[in-house]
Amino acid sequence: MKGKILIVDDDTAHLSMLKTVLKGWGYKTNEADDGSTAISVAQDTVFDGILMDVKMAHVDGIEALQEIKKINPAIPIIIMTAYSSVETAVEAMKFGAYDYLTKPLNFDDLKITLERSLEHMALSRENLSLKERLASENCLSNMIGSSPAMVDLKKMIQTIAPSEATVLILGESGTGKELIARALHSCSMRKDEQLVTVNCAALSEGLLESELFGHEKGSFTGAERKRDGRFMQANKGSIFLDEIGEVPLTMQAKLLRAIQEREIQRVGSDKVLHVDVRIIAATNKDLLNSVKDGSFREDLYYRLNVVSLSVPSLQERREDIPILARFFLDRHAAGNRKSIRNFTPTAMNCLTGYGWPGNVRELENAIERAVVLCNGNYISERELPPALLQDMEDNTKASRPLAEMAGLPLGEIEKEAIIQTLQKTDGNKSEAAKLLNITRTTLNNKIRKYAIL
Ligand SMILES: Nc1ncnc2c1ncn2[C@@H]1O[C@H](COP(=O)(O)OP(=O)(O)OP(=O)(O)O)[C@@H](O)[C@H]1O
Repeated sequence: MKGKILIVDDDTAHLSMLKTVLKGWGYKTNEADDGSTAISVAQDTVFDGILMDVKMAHVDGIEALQEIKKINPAIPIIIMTAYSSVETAVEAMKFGAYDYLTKPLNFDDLKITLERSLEHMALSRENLSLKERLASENCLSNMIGSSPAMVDLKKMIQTIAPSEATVLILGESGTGKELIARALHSCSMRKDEQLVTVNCAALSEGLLESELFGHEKGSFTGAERKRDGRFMQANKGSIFLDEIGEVPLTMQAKLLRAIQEREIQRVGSDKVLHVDVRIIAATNKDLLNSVKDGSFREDLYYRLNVVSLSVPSLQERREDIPILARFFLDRHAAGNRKSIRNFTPTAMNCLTGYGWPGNVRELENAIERAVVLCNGNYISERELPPALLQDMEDNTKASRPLAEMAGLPLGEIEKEAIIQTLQKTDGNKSEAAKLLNITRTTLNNKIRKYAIL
């Protein structure tokens, strides 16, 4: 099927002739014998194009064209007009007709014009979807990472951002949770409104309530005038509740009401205010554990956890270290007006070999420092924080040379890797598991299997 065309003509013989011709060319058709029928059919059915007579008894073609364009501005409408009334055709073009054909119709012209109009429509659609894709890619453009975990995360952000769902972002400190909250907001329908951020850990219990919900004048010492809270400031936009796991229990009930009912009350006021906000929260805590030990309300946890996004630690996506490093090098070199080209291979080895317990934030800080210290064209290991260099030296010292390992059974190599990693972490299994990119349970199983320790 080439496309679905609505034919509008009050001359029934002409209408049925056009229907036969178009069907013969592979089009699907619907018919209307006056302008008002055409408008109501176009309201209910999606067409790829419309072929419309101008002179009709009730609502004429020009009027119908204007109404249909209001319903679907992109639809190509081809006007059919008598040779004697070309001015009408010009008028139709002014109102957005795609083209006009004079009657009696020349079928070759009709065929070509129809095909061209449909191609035009397909191109506009493609253009629109490209624009939409570009816009959503743009809002993710400062989120660097091409590891499978980051690719999945970005896809998930694109999928859930346009919804109104509450999102809970989970991940270690410095993994980019705030960056993700920003991407969620800027890929959403609310992007033109504000994204208001609240760091729930930074405020005392008393201050947090007034910060979130606002206060009335005189409601507490120091409240000299009435003030809107962050929820009200975020009205129509989004609110990002960072470190949600730190909200004290007494505040959690009020927060639950705000999230569940979108209702808030200023401190010192009985008036219930309604807010329209998208909620994004983040934590580096294991909230389920907090639920179990009674420090976090279960109902609030489930309200927040409508969609959750787990952000991998940098250790879990080591392959992203070189591009992140390059990205931060460019950013900070530009900021410091330096023309540093790259890292020396040893410096890059240091970067990729380090554990980055502080995740992307630690990496960015290390590179910013190196940029400031660097006087040449390349950042060397000397400009990197001493911990990285120490780490590399320890590794080199402790390591059994690769040549010695060649030819050993894989199990032996694995055992050696575990022993060396445990030495490096002073026997700390959680840290060793992280470095080895396995879970603590898997590490324990392997320790038992190889009778290590
Ligand atoms: N994928 C990434 N691409 C580029 N920059 C990143 C990425 N992830 C994190 N960053 C940068 O690292 C720094 C820390 O990120 P962010 O503040 O979002 O982390 P966080 O998880 O919210 O940390 P915390 O839990 O401590 O609040 C920021 O400067 C951020 O721009």
